[in-house]
Formats: sequence, C-alpha cells, structure tokens
Amino acid sequence: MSLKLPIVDLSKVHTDRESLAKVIVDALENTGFLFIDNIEGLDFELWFKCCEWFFKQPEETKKKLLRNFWNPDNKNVYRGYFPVKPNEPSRKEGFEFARDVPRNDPTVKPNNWFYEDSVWPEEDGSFPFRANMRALYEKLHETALEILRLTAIGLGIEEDIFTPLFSDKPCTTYRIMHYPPWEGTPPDNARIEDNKVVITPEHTDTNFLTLLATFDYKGLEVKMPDGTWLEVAPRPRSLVMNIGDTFSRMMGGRLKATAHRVIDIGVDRYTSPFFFTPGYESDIGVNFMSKATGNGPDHVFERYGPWVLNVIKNVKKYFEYRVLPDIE
Ligand SMILES: O=C(O)CCC(=O)C(=O)O
Ligand SMILES: [Fe+2]
Repeated sequence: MSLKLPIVDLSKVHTDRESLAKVIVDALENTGFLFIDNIEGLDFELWFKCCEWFFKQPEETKKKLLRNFWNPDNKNVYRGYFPVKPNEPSRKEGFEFARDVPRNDPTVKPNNWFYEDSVWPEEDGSFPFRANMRALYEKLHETALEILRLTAIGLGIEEDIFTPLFSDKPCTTYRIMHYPPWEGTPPDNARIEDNKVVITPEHTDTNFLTLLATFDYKGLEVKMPDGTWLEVAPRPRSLVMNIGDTFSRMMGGRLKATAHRVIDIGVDRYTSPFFFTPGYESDIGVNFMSKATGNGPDHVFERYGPWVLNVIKNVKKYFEYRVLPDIE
C-alpha cells in the first residue's frame, strides 16, 4: 500500500504562508514525512546527472576519495566516498561533501573533523560535477531554511528562530547514493517480513531535517504509528522531507522523527539526501519551545557537535564511525 503524503506547494510561499505552515506542522506532528513541490530553480535532471556521472567514475578515482577507514592512504575521515560493503543489509555506495570552512577560522579546532575539507574527484572539463553539486547544495540550504521559517510560523513562534542554528558553519552533509541490486542471494540480515529484502534497514535520521530526491525510484517505506509500513509513491520533481532525531528531541517528540527503510527493487537505484544539520556549537538543547516562548519546562543549553558525536559512536554505533577520533 502506498502512503499519500501531505504536499507543501512552494509556489505559494509568498502568497499563502499560513496554510503552508499548517501543512508542515500537521505532517510533522503525524507521519513525519511530506512532499515539497515547485522549488524554484532546483534542477532535478542536473542533480540526477551528477549521480550518474559520479558513480560511473573508474574505481581508481573513487578509491582516492575513500574515507580513511577504508583507505589508510587518505586523510579524510568523515567526508568523501564510501563503498558497498559485502554482506551488509545497507547495500549502497555514496559520496558526501560539505561546505568548506576557512582553514584559519580560529573557532574551529584543527582536529574537528566535522569541518575537514571535502574531497572531490578529478574532472576532465566535460562535466562540472563539483560546481553543480555546490550550486545544488546552496539551493537546498535555502529551501531548508524556508521550510523552517514556515515551520516556525506553524508553531506560532518567531519566523527566523531556527535560522541562527545554521548560520555559523552548518555541519550539513550532502550525499549522493547508488544502490546496486543484490548479486546472488542477499544475506539473512537483509531479509524482512513477507520475503522482502532491504537495501537500507529501518532507521531514523540523526540530523535536523532531511531533503531527499528519489528521482522517481520506488523502494522508500515509512513506518506508521501502528507499526505497519507504507511505501512512498514516487512524485516527479518533488522532494521528500522528514526530520531527524535532533529536531524531534528539541521539540520533546511533538514533531516526529519517523523510522523509514529502503526495499530492494531489483534495479540500480540512485537517490540523494541533503542532511541539513546545525553548526557544531549550535544550541540543540531540549525544551526548545520554552526558549522560544518564555514558558514551560527549563530549556537546557546543549551543543550539537558533542551531542551527535556521542549518538553516532555510542548510541547508534555506526560501524564506520566507531573509529572517529574524539574532538575534545
Ligand atoms: O534512498 C532512500 O530512499 C532513503 C535513504 C535514507 O533514508 C537515508 O540515507 O537516510
Ligand atoms: Fe534516512
């Protein structure tokens, strides 16, 4: 069964802010997923071409971009390329980058790998991969901020209240992914109910807000409050949006970070999430609404960086992040 997600039509962003705000907050209080239509200037075809271009690069090129965990010759520990791992239920290769910060920024500790420089594949001049991806990043950053302004309106708080979390060096990760179909028999840990096979197991996102292009591929499924799974039917030129643990926790669970997974559809699958993420020093403490309204249980200041590092290393225990060095 497929899920009819609420749709936020951004062509109405100047004329009908209140009703868009209501759609967003209602969606985030319920299923936690929605579609965003009509994002001016966002070129999905170019975005898809970037995926195709990158994943057909020779293995040698990708190897130079591997995180240090997979290629000790490389310095990058957080950004770059990750390969398909044999016998893992998460069956995908991906490339991740961020906005670079100036190397001489005195507020960034030299060992803070959240802010390491992104690494890029060499180009031969026929396709400006890096320039395209960077332009797409800025468009998605702008879109995410607009969505958060609308969310704030829907929550009845000051429209720009979330903006400062992302003004100072956001830790956003922009990723492109390729899921190759299983070769032979999938491992047992990829098998789920009804003989289905996953290529990304059930999870919630950890970051603040995710904007996802599925490029009309099927496969994404969302968990309903009653525990059943519904598929997200592809919607051309639309972004799928959900929020992550960071935002949900700040809101005391009022807005939902909903579990989702990806089912094997038997063909090469390309998708691209933009993991919109606060700055390392940004305050993501609980009881955010008390801070925003001056009422309610005490808001407790908490920095994003140390909080999320503990989550990925010790709570979610992502195996490739287990080795990440401590920062402070
Ligand atoms: O590929 C997809 O459709 C979703 C991927 C996803 O959930 C993720 O990367 O967090
Ligand atoms: Fe996800």
